[in-house]
Amino acid sequence: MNESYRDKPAIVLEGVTKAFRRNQVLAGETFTVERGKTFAFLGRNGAGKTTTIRMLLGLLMPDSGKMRVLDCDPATDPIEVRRHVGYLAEDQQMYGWMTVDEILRFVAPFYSTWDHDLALKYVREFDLPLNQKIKTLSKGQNVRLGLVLALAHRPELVILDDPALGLDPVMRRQFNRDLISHLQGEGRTVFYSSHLLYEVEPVADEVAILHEGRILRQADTETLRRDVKQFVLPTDLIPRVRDEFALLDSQTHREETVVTVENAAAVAALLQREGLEHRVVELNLDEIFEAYVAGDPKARRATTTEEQEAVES
Ligand SMILES: Nc1ncnc2c1ncn2[C@@H]1O[C@H](COP(=O)(O)OP(=O)(O)OP(=O)(O)O)[C@@H](O)[C@H]1O
Repeated sequence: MNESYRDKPAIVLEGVTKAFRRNQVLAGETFTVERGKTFAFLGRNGAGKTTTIRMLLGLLMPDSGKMRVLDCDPATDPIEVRRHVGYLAEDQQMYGWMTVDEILRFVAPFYSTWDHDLALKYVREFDLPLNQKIKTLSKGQNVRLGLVLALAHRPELVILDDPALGLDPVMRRQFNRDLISHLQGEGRTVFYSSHLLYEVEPVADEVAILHEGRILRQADTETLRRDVKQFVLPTDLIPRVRDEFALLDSQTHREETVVTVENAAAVAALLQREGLEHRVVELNLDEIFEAYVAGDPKARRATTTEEQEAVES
């Protein structure tokens, strides 16, 4: 791997498509992960997160589009990519009959950069019993062991595929704390896939939302909070201002309509300028995620038409 990759983003995807028979899973997926950032990759179940990760690791070929991982093409250079990437799969299966110590020694020779002292340090910090068989570990211990295996070769990039799936809320928070203390500040890039925004929020520098094969939005969490808000307006005002909304959702409840927009500052300025009656509702990150992925755009358009008809009649 050429050293020049250090000046480049850790991951670049441009217009990636992938279909399984007639199921078009990715339809022009485009995003960039800058080096040293923790990037939350969000999507509902079945959105195509694991499919994307398998392509990043060179385990699956895209139908079209461009991919660079640490400035390598994973489709043509998968071994080089995997050498520099730590990967924790969702529901990782490991050899249950091995002890923790045995699996560390088994995995070590695959990586020239394996740091056994670092592995043992993580084992101590994560409270893992070295001489216990993997099949007797709890789910939480299993995930933490997976993290040790993903980190002990000091990878440039760590890819986590829904790692906290199946853990209880306390264990999930513990896992995130472990992640923060061991990865952030070391300048590593973390690609953290999840379907729970609140779970990744404390660790994420940036969030990307995958829906219907495309990235709907990539932004830092502060920007998302600032841009995406709800406004409650008298329904009969909607036709006057509708064209100014970057609309994510709209719900009419008789005289009142609740709109969720992604240009909150502009909408607030407009409503104030025109002196129009309204209320602003701040959204938490889960509500913001839901606004992007829960509503069907066609349904949203239909709702708007219904509003129009209601207003015009
Ligand atoms: N090898 C495959 N053959 C056929 N279809 C597949 C294959 N792999 C994935 N799919 C389909 O692609 C879609 C996306 O699956 P994927 O596992 O990437 O989603 P995901 O976002 O990771 O979901 P989850 O959060 O549930 O893990 C699903 O409809 C799935 O059935």
